[in-house]
Amino acid sequence: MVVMGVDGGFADADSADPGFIELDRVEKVFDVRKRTGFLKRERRQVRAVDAISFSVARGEMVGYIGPNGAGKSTTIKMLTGILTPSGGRLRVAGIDPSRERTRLAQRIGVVFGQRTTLWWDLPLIDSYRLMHRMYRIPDARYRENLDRCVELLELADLLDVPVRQLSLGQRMRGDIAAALLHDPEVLYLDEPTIGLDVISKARVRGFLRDLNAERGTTVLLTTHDLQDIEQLCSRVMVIDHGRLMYDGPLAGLHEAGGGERTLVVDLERELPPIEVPGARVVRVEGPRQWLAFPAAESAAPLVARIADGYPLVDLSVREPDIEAVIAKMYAGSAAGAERAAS
Ligand SMILES: Nc1ncnc2c1ncn2[C@@H]1O[C@H](COP(=O)(O)OP(=O)(O)OP(=O)(O)O)[C@@H](O)[C@H]1O
Repeated sequence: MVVMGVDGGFADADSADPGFIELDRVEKVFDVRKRTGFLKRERRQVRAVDAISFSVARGEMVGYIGPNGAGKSTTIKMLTGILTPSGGRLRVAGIDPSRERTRLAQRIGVVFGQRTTLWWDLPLIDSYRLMHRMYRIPDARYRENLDRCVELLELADLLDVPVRQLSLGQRMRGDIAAALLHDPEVLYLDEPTIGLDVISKARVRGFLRDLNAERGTTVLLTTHDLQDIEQLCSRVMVIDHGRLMYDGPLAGLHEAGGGERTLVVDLERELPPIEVPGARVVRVEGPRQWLAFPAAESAAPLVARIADGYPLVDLSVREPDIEAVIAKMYAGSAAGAERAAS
């Protein structure tokens, strides 16, 4: 398995509860039948999740990212017990999700950004009342959680509005509250900010950050919006073609993706491109020059060399654009998969 991981794919070894979510070589293979002609069907297997192992400690907030069709939703569905793995071992809070789905449901919350768990034609508060009964939430706990969510997610004016009349951002806040009424220890979020405007995104992110900090809720976040990850998660896992490509801090992605950083140098005057070992000039504009150097290397020796030989006025270091790094990583893995297939 290609894991460009930083810490071997396992979370915080010092934590008291390192394996709150634990996957050991988990696989999911789908049998797909495709019509290939009149009365002719071809059977094919899709390996949506391919021997994935990782461990999430209680209270961690982890991003789970990858391109379309990478296997993210399939993983989440196995973690909730909706799908049964084809192989490997999976536990959430010590529970095998597909065997004890109902027991696990009491301990997890799920938000799918593209679908709602709320009753479309009913006022928002009625969905919550139904969940109160369905999850058999003790009255005092329900009231406390509802009050807290209504306050922090600013739902007070929306409780009597039918769900179908809510805007996307309002509905998303309503869905997040619904997932939290029974006090879950784990929250799976699948695209929680999709389609939201900047203000709604900030509100949802702020709420999730506080929830994690104050209640210690473990959060697994799937998103295509890298700002969600940058603002919320100290750890990120990248999946592609069902395989775990990276597991570690967000900052480490730069190195794993083979990225480069940029040194922006202001000289006293316009000069020919700087010649210095370990970096190359990629752009020149008047007295300003941009030099690319490997992301994994320190900028200090490079700066010293430039300061030695050139009339330096100012400089700054720019991190690689995380989206570009990830795009490069996906492209690399797609090329690898094509080579393996040929
Ligand atoms: N029920 C199913 N039957 C057959 N194939 C499936 C099924 N569910 C998913 N797949 C296939 O498994 C692979 C992984 O899909 P999955 O939905 O997990 O990806 P994803 O990373 O969540 O993608 P997206 O970002 O587009 O939601 C895809 O090739 C998909 O077509």
